[in-house]
Amino acid sequence: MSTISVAGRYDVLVAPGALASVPSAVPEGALRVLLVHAPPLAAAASSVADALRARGLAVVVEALPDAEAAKTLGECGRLWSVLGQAGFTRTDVVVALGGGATTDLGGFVAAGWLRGVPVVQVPTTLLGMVDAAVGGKTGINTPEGKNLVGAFHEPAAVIADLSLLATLPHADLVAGMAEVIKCGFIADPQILSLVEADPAAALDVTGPALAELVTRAIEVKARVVAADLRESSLREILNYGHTFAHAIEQTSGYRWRHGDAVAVGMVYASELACRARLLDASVVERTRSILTSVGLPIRYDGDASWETLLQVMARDKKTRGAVLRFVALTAVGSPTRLEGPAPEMLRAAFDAVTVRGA
Ligand SMILES: NC(=O)c1ccc[n+]([C@@H]2O[C@H](COP(=O)([O-])OP(=O)(O)OC[C@H]3O[C@@H](n4cnc5c(N)ncnc54)[C@H](O)[C@@H]3O)[C@@H](O)[C@H]2O)c1
Ligand SMILES: O=C(O)C(=O)C[C@@H](O)[C@H](O)[C@H](O)COP(=O)(O)O
Ligand SMILES: [Zn+2]
Repeated sequence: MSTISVAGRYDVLVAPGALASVPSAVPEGALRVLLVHAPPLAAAASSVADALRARGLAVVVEALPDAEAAKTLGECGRLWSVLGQAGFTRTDVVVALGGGATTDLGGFVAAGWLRGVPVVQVPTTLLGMVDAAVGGKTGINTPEGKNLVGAFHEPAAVIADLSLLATLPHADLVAGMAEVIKCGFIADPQILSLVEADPAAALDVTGPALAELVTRAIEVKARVVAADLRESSLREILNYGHTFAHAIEQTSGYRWRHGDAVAVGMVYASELACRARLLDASVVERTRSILTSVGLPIRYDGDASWETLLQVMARDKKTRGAVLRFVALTAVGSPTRLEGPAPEMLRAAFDAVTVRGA
């Protein structure tokens, strides 16, 4: 079990069985709780709701559409109506139980209601535990792109129950490992060593290696968001690999998992940094090798043209005016920014990550 404090503002509890701590994480003064959950978490939601009711809270339980289908303006509007009908006040609370899509949507609903009510994040995927539920980025997608509407709204608490990973489909577990490995490349090389030493152990949801990786990745994220909640500069490093990744996801109609797209996005970013003479080719090869070792993709084999992907990348939040900006590495654990790379360089890195070029 570990508890990671985010600058003393809230705690992230990581432990098998941590779900039992949800009622005590609901801030004092609450009378009502909206519990939103991903479809596979219905049974867990029901037992959390019972425990909250046993504490005297009135609980409204709402199942969400699955995965990215939850991150829509329509779903936000529906839930804001639920809150209005049930008379939720500023001391009442939203609890989000599910993967990153659920915690992003639940957090945004809480951020918008009465201009901000507390949210308790209860991530149930690896990706949600190590990344999405921590740090206060919340949001939804619009037809023009991923996470284009959102708010910074820190949780009151994050409760990560490792035993919930037992039912997570293997492909979703692997996708979550992309964000763990991202933390290794940007800040904690020991994460890379742990994965490389035994990739199968890293993916064993009952083993000590995964528990250590979860804690280490959360520690990286906690350090960064404690220093720069609103992404004025340092926080951008958590976006490593995401410029290309978000373009892949959106142009595929979200058929690509976020973590899979981030894996290919990190290969793209490393190829770009190598061409810009920032990064040694050995780190590009290490990127491909560690991602492959856990079953993550390293190639883009989708249908979108380079021109379309480039257009979507221009709407990335790191873009300033017409200047595309990427998080790039100069070495493992040493992130920097690559601003306005030449069009030929952008294209050459794309060729290197396509089935044709890789
Ligand atoms: N806010 C942030 O800082 C941040 C960080 C990283 C990712 N994200 C967002 O998170 C999302 C991706 O999150 P994700 O990978 O968790 O995907 P997800 O939320 O879509 O969950 C993946 C699948 O696993 C299912 N699931 C969840 N928990 C389960 C469990 N315990 N057992 C069985 N099935 C379970 C879900 O229903 C879904 O089908 C993306 O929208 C991404 O943009 C946000
Ligand atoms: O917390 C952050 O900051 C991140 O960038 C973490 C990313 O893993 C995450 O996918 C995030 O939602 C991307 O943010 P966005 O601002 O590019 O939408
Ligand atoms: Zn991400």
